[in-house]
Amino acid sequence: MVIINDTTLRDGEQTPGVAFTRREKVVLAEMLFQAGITHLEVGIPAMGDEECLTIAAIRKALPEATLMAWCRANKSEIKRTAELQLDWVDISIPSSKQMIEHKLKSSVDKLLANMLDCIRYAVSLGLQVCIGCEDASRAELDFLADIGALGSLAGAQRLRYADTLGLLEPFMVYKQIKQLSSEQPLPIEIHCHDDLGLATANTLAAIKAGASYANTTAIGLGERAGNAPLEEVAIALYQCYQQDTGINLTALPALCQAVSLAAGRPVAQQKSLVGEQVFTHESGIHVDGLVKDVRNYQGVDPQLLGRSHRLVLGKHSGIGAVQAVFARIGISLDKIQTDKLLIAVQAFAIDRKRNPSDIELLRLSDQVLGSF
Ligand SMILES: CC(=O)SCCNC(=O)CCNC(=O)[C@H](O)C(C)(C)COP(=O)(O)OP(=O)(O)OC[C@H]1O[C@@H](n2cnc3c(N)ncnc32)[C@H](O)[C@@H]1OP(=O)(O)O
Ligand SMILES: O=C(O)CCC(=O)C(=O)O
Repeated sequence: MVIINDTTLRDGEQTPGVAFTRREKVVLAEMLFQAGITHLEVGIPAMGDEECLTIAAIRKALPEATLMAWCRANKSEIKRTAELQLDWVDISIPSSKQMIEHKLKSSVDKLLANMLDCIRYAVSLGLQVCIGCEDASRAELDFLADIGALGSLAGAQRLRYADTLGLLEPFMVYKQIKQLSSEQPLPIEIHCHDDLGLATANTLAAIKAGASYANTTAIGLGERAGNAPLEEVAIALYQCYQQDTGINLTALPALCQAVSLAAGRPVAQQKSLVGEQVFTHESGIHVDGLVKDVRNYQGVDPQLLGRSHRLVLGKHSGIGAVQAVFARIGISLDKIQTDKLLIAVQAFAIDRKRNPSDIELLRLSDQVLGSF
């Protein structure tokens, strides 16, 4: 079973302009945990005292959760993580030539020596270690395998493969993760960014290839285009691969709403699974099909998320939709009445560029058919 290690509270908060308060982070951590997401990356001790107090508050609120902090390959940051009584530290090391030479301005030998030193130190403090291979998608695979093999000997227990810049597509991810799984001993955690809109697909491909942990963020918050959205990965794993992640899927809409509010990032109406409109149907042929048998036009069952289908009337409505929607608000229509109201609701939608509400439908029926 794949374990979701959600990073809404770390990479999610790296969304430009997003700054959760301590209280928001604790409440969101509690909501994530209650939804069954028990592995959480909660912050970056290097950010300072306020971040550490927040991490400590999360630890106190969730003694049962498996909590991770993100650290550079830096002993004082690792020490702080241990003092905060977290379970895991992600020791991040740039793994591409580009970043080793032009960001860290280090040599491979120095990088590896420091990494091993930091891993041993973290283990000596009682931490479990995930090696965060930043920019893994631009690294040599042999080098990543060396990192995994050496890191494992030093006591690391997981290797994070980060597509830091969101460069990959699913077939390449599958190939890379399959090969990396066979060439080094550590379980792999996949961390995908959505720059090409492929983060969920890439996460699934990695899991298919053998990754046993996946990073997500609610509503896909995170650097630039964000990370793989928690709700998409959880539902896709359930629906496409029949994998139970232990997540209570019906808790996801409220969780996403809470994250959206705290982040100040509204969820787009058409955001898959949790957008307000994604189970709303206007087109005549779809509504007719749904009314006859919901399976005609249902890909994802909205009940999975505790949601339901909604039928509305507009420019694209047909006779069946008009009859079904008016029946729902207690008005049964004959053929002539239906034809008249169809013209009226189409004109309303074109004029106002929206669907009429139930009250407006009642008014329209009064205007077109006269009061009952
Ligand atoms: C891909 C990712 O998402 S990685 C996570 C990124 N997240 C963040 O940056 C958010 C939090 N960051 C911060 O609060 C700050 O950047 C801090 C506290 C971590 C560091 O702040 P500062 O000390 O002011 O350093 P600054 O941010 O300017 O530069 C980063 C330094 O870390 C170094 N660094 C970067 N990655 C690593 C690493 N994995 N291991 C060790 N050092 C690293 C850089 O080379 C640079 O060092 P230099 O100044 O000697 O060249
Ligand atoms: O270093 C890591 O653990 C991965 C960091 C990250 O968020 C990324 O590379 O996108």
